[in-house]
Amino acid sequence: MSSTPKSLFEKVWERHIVEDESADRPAVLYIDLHLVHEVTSPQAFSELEARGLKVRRPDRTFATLDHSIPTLGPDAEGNRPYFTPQAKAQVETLERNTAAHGVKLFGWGSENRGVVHVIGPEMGLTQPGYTVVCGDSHTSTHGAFGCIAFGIGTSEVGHVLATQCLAQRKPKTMRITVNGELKPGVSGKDVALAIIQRLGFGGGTGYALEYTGPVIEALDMEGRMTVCNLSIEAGARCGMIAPDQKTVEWLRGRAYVPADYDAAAAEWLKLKTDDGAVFDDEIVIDGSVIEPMATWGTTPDQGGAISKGVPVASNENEVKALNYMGLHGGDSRSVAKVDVVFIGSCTNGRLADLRAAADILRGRKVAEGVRMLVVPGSEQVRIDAVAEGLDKVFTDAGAEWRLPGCSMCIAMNGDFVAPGQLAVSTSNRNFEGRQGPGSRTVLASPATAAASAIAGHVVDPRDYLQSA
Ligand SMILES: CC(C)[C@H](C(=O)O)[C@@H](O)C(=O)O
Ligand code: SF4
Repeated sequence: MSSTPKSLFEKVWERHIVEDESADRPAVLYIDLHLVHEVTSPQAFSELEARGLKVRRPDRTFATLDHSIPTLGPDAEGNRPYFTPQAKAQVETLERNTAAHGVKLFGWGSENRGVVHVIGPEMGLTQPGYTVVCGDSHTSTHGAFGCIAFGIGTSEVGHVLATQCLAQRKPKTMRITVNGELKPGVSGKDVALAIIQRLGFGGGTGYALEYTGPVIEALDMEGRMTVCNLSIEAGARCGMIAPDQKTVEWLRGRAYVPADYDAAAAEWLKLKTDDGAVFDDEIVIDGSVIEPMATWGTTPDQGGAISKGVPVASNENEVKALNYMGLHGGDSRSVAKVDVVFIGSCTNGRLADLRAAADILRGRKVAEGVRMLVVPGSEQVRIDAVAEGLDKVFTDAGAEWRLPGCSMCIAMNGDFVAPGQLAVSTSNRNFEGRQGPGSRTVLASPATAAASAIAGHVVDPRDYLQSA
């Protein structure tokens, strides 16, 4: 008696159904982990209070401060340099709401504060087979651990706070297989940008993605998180990767993992797509031809290999994007001057990312006129980086070393790119004005960002590799 082969997504989905989907009603899903930050939670808590409801599972709800917080420390009187009164109010509101509802907040003073998608995995809150939600689109990051993880809106944050459940229609499934072996100097970020370029902006809409194949298996957990993080930039709700021995070893010993770790791990390792499982769509990519990538436009799919230069626009959208970016089709990527380099975010703000950047910067200087900001994704990343002396590598090179937060990825906290300036950023969004009004963003890997900081223009990092 053989049962129908199932995908990883279907297996995790089915385990969490509280009520089945029908023609006129979405499924009701149980949520294992609800992560909360200061920007998308205030109205949800107000709604809860207006209805006299409690947080259903405070033990499954964890909060942090990341988006609106300054990355510069407090002054002599202990005052934090909030960018706006609203930013300060958001922080204070979350402090109040979490205290009132018995929700754990990794706030100021916590050694675990950081960007929400960095700290979940780091503390082992994120575990294989979980459903993970957060009022934040890059929740897809947690899919790297074999979770169904996706962003929700503020009203849904309220639903989950009140019920620990969420009404959801089952998405279609797409398998993305990345075959072959990556060339030296090519990272998870380059793979992600290559996948998005292939899918196109919105090409993943309505799908849950599963990434698989030898290239994905060979990536470290940080690289896998980077790939899953960018799923949303192709329009997909979530992206996931089957847990393997690397996942198990990465999570071992982390604060919130089950006490009987080996028993849990044995269950996690069973979570994989069965042979013969059917997907609504399949894409196969040759990983061995992927080169260091950089975007040239104003959506994350408008990118390409750095060595290929700026493409000639083939439609109105591309003409508009190149104009905004101040780039010209046919030019080498080295023509445009870089003003700012940002290393950080939930895409590339982990220790492995900082190491990759530091390996290139060690003993070198950031080019004259370039401002470089390095922002660890979490307190733990910051502490580990300092212990390894990475902060010193950055500051010796002339970069600024800051406290953890979303920082220049979203520019709502005082860290931003000035109008008209061009930034090479390790984050995930390059929309017009994303890093500040009039700012222009080139998305790339930490190695590319670091090499570009030294060169003063976008370069292929392979020319800058040095053995540490
Ligand atoms: C502020 C938040 C709602 C937003 C998101 O959902 O992604 C932010 O994290 C972003 O990256 O744009
Ligand atoms: S680092 Fe950027 S992408 Fe990630 S959660 Fe913060 S603002 Fe969003």
